Amino acid sequence: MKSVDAHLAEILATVRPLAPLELELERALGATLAEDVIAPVPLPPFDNSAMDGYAVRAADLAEVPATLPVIDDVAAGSDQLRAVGPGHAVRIMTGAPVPAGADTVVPVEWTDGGTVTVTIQRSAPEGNAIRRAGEDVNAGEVVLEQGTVIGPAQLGIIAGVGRRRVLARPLPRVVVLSTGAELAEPGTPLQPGQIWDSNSFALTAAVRAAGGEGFRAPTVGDDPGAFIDQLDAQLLRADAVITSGGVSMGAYEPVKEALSPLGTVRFEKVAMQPGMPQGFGVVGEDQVPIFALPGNPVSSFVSFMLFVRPALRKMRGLEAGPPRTETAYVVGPLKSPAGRRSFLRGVLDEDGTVTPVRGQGSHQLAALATANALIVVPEDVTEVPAGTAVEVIPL
Ligand SMILES: Nc1nc2c(c(=O)[nH]1)N[C@H]1C(S)=C(S)[C@@H](COP(=O)(O)OP(=O)(O)OC[C@H]3O[C@@H](n4cnc5c(N)ncnc54)[C@H](O)[C@@H]3O)O[C@H]1N2
Ligand code: MOO
Repeated sequence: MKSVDAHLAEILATVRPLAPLELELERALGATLAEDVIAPVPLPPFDNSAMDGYAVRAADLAEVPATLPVIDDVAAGSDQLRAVGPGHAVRIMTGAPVPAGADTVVPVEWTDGGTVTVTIQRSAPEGNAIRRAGEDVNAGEVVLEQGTVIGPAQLGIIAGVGRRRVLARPLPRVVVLSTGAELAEPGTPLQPGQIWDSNSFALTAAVRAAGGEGFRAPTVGDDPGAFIDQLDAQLLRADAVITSGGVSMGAYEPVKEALSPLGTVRFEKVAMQPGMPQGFGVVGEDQVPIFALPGNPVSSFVSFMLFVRPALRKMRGLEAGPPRTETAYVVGPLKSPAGRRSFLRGVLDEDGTVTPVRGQGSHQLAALATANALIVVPEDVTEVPAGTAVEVIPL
């Protein structure tokens, strides 16, 4: 059987980072910067007031209370500014440019709020409540380096330096396609022999959680022709495809039957539990990577975490490798099949212990939904006594 590590290595050697595009800001959340973003001007661009109040000369407040004539009113956005001469005050709002001559701002709370004259009760040191040009960023400074994932704050500063578009690797578009004649759409009644399709929802959500754009394609039955037709239709919008089901040894395995003859997708047994039957390769003119995951719900989910998530990181232009693990002490003994790496579902606690959930079958989705970690048991270990230190993958 192929090892987990060899399978991941093959996948990572096949998938490529997506080409960078000029993305509109509205489409850039979650994308990976492919350029350094530079501030063309200082930020703030000009000295401005940090408070609503009065711009004055500090020297005029040597003795307080002081009453000064208010010679102008400056709102944020004002551009016609009168200079503040000795003994003068200008009413000023937060964000408005500080007029020439003024060297301090007195908050309105320290005054009588007058508009013709103002009486100021407290003196203010030079520079009070003034935000200097360039205090955040200097002109020419790099505000974000390439390789940064664009989150809300990063998007904010890209807009804040005046950019409308940015060169970035987009979110991989991943189509998720469930197969199985037994699948019913959630929200519709179950007929005899049917189950509700859960994998396509879980996997589409997993794509989104991993920084991709997930699209759930209409489910197909057990007919390889119908599967290929649906796949062809979906390839137009896919940087990668995930299928679930139809890859093992049965009589009706549409994914395997349809893709094997292409010669570009390999179906193998990987030495793991769950998730042993795996298909991976490329399809279509554009050689779109396809992950043919096993249908059991826990198996497809675990396969996603081990193989698809790292592949999506690589497509996003990020460092990619096996899932990060941490050490925990297992509560209760574990069993694992010889020669296969087990990924048991567990609850990782803050006290550094991990408790296996009840229900370790690869169909036991409800049990998976209570877990927050996968407990890794190496291939050569079949029994783990309670209290042993184990590696876990936080979910
Ligand atoms: N003779 C053998 N039988 C099986 C083997 C084997 O080696 N020899 N491997 C077993 C293992 S391990 C797995 S995992 C499964 C993988 O089977 P398939 O990928 O072909 O998946 P299906 O047969 O279509 O479905 C398996 C199971 O999962 C349920 N399922 C499928 N799709 C969904 C979905 N979208 N939502 C919810 N549940 C789904 C399906 O009803 C089946 O119960 O094969 C074993 N058999
Ligand atoms: O390997 Mo299968 O994934 O046990 O259920």
